[in-house]
Amino acid sequence: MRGLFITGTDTDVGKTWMTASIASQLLARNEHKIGLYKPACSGSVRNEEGRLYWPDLEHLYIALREQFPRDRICPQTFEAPLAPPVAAAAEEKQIDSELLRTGIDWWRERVDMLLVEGVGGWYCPLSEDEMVADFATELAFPVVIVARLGLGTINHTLLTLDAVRSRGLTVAGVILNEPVALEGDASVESNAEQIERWGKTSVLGISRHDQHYQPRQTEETDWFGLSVESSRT
Ligand SMILES: Nc1ncnc2c1ncn2[C@@H]1O[C@H](COP(=O)(O)OP(=O)(O)OP(=O)(O)O)[C@@H](O)[C@H]1O
Ligand SMILES: C[C@H](N)[C@@H](CCCCCC(=O)O)NC(=O)O
Ligand SMILES: [Mg+2]
Repeated sequence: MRGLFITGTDTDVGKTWMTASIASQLLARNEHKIGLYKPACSGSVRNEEGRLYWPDLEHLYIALREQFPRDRICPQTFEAPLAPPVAAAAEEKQIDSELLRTGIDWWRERVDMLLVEGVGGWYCPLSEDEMVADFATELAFPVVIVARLGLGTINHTLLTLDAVRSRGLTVAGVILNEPVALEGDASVESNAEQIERWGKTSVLGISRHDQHYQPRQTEETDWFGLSVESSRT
């Protein structure tokens, strides 16, 4: 099974938005079986009937055309909008470290490629004794960094690039996303060039607010080509 790990420069930068978009782009080609995985999800919302749901999980479930059970996409969900071990503690629970990993195993014989969305940013705590960075290092899939378009993103992206590379992982590239509509931010014109220059990486594409992802240099981004079969999984 090949894979990509989708991290972000922060929470709410659009990792789920982009993970769903990448899955849709791949599924539209009809060439490979695609799976999505989020090791833990925190922050539920109550619907009109009073039932809890997790917006990230719904988004990923729909991106996979409702073909896979929600609890395989994310086996561990918690109500509080906090880092997963903190959200779990609020329910007097702990993150199941083994399930973080066996949750990946379920996908192995079922799909050709798995997109794994992190939680929060690269150094977000994921369990009592590991951060997202530790989990991603064990998986050893190339890392896609989702960053906010706009002023401040150069610094946040370069910090994340350094932190990912310090684990010996390959950076597949950066996506600039606009989760909240920007107004009059002149930096958007130069964000990509500056990140490429200083970060020695590719900005694969840009997703403006409420618009489809636009690849930057090529007609399409070859997500399958960027993914690798991890030797460590
Ligand atoms: N390009 C976009 N256009 C419009 N809305 C967007 C865009 N990107 C993200 N959003 C919205 O912004 C919010 C945050 O995005 P998202 O949930 O993807 O962030 P995240 O990085 O996955 O956060 P988390 O750390 O909780 O996983 C969501 O409500 C999402 O629908
Ligand atoms: C509640 C958020 N939406 C997110 C957790 C973000 C934790 C960030 C912790 C931090 O870095 O300070 N949950 C999640 O991705 O499932
Ligand atoms: Mg998300």
